[in-house]
Amino acid sequence: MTRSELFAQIQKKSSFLCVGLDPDLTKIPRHLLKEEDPIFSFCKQIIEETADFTVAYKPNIAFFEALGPKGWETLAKVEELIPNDIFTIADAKRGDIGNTSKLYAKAFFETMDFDSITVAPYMGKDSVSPFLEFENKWVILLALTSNAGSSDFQLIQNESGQPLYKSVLAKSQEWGSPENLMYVVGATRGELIGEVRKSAPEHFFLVPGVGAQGGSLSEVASYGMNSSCGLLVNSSRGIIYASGEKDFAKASGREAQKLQEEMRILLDKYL
Ligand SMILES: O=c1ccn([C@@H]2O[C@H](COP(=O)(O)O)[C@@H](O)[C@H]2O)c(=O)[nH]1
Repeated sequence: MTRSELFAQIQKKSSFLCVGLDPDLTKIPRHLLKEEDPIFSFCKQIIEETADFTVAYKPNIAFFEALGPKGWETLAKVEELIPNDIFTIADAKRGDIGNTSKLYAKAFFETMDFDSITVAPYMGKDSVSPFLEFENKWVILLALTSNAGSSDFQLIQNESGQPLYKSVLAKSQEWGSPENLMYVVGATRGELIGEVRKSAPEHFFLVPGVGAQGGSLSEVASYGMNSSCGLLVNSSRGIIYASGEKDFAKASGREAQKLQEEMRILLDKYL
């Protein structure tokens, strides 16, 4: 999916929501455990009830690969089920020496058909570039993450006082463009989201951390929105575990709709 196609979907649905698919066998409703593939049934029903309100789905690969070979089959089935006009993100946080990254990219962009993959920047250009060589596919580079430990490295300043996350933003813009490179920026980082926006004015940000991690959607929009929206705001647990009962899918749809309605107001305000 291209950047202009993504923006067109955002405008059509008045939404910049990304629904995170983090399906955990210990958390999904009990009645699903009787099914042949409980995780698939869970994701399928969540997708059916949330698709009208979201422009992206982000399966977190850990929740599938923890189940072994069957988990990979389930992931492929879930990816195929997602409507073509909805952006797909493999949240895999990959990155290795060049020939290995090339095969990670092949796995997620060719063997499976994800639009994008999250990548760690730590190993530098030759670890990221292989992902950028695929047409109409995206790298979503970890920049300023939502977790407490993000301060351990990402905020360390160099001799000029520039924090590491800003060095990542500056250097990586030499490798990719706003047409194939996005950044992960945590919703929990408050006004630092504005600092990231100053360093990357055109790029889309994938913003996890609203809902269960307590980030504020209105704060994210006020610091992060640009003239093409430039935001995909993710909520995983807040949507998919809105109810642990038989009504779980309907409840997830209601939570997604609530966020979409807030997003409509924010798009009207800032675009
Ligand atoms: O900085 C980051 C990067 C990735 N994540 C992932 O996003 C979701 C958030 O889930 P919630 O349940 O909405 O908190 C999850 O898959 C994380 O691995 C992140 O939280 N922060």
